Amino acid sequence: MGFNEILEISKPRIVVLLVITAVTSMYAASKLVPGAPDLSYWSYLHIIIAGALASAGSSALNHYYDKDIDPKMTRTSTRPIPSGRMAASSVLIYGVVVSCISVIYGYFALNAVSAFFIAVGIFSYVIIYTVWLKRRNTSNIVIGGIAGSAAAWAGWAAATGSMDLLGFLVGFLVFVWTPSHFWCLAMKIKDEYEQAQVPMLPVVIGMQKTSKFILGNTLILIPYSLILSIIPDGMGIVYTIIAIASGGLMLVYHYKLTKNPTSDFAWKAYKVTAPYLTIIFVAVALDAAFHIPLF
Ligand code: HEM
Ligand SMILES: CC(C)=CCC/C(C)=C/CC/C(C)=C/COP(=O)(O)OP(=O)(O)O
Repeated sequence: MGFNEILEISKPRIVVLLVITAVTSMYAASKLVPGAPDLSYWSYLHIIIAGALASAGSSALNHYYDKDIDPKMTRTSTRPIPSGRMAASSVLIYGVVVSCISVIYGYFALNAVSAFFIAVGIFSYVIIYTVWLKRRNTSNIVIGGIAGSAAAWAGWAAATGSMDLLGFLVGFLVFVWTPSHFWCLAMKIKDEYEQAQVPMLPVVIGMQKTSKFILGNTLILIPYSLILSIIPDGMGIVYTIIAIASGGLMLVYHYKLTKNPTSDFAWKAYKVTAPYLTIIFVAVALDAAFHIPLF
């Protein structure tokens, strides 16, 4: 067991994007919410530490719980537990300790509301998604997607000590984005989920219908992202232009996927989803910095 294994069970690429959603939400809240205090660099360091630990800890617990099905899928069979590079008990202890530290750290370094959303993220990813829904229900990633919103909500609350409509809607972007993100990947590795008997959407309804669900979800995501522009005291021109442009690009890929519902094209449709979410949350922060009201 070395640093590489610890990094691997922490799912670093997911940590990075989750922390981006938390930091950009925190910054936006500090600029857009009346009365929100100006934040020190320490505040941003605290949300980065708390968010990274929470994401890493919950991802490790996901590795631990999935130690029986990961060996059955090519993509996950070389992971630290299936490959014998880490003992399952070590991963469990790391996951529990780091997850607990993240919530305690968030409580004392940030505030109780932010720590609450960090705990919501861990609970919804580990218990609601990984333990309860993933192997049982095709809506697993839809309901489990709430985990992803928790990081942005934790960031918003870290700046304001509370939650408001705009903050909730910003974080909810991740929930609405998740099906478009994951169902593309699930199309790419459908056979592996079938082999592991995990009822992901394409295993249950096939590739063509799943591609239509992805397009449908993205057609919900784009108008939803623009709700943030039309609510009172919402996002301004900078965010709106970026949201339309980035949403339009992702829509092209997801429309093309319905015409070519193959594993190969599904990979391309999947690879645009993380950049989209990155761009949309950077747009939230840019809009807060250079706010030009839409109305
Ligand atoms: C229930 C919700 C989600 C599911 C089921 C899911 C599933 C996955 C899976 C299976 C992968 C491939 C990982 C690998 O093979 O290494 C992946 C990649 C990724 N996920 Fe998600 N994900 C979810 C939510 C999120 C959230 C909330 C974020 C961040 C806000 C996120 C960010 C990423 C990133 C950055 C990658 C790597 C993308 C790339 O390589 O281009 N995911 N996701
Ligand atoms: C605030 C906070 C801690 C939020 C946590 C949010 C979080 C870590 C979401 C990640 C969701 C995700 C990548 C699920 C994939 O699990 P999987 O089991 O489907 O993926 P796998 O098959 O690659 O293991």
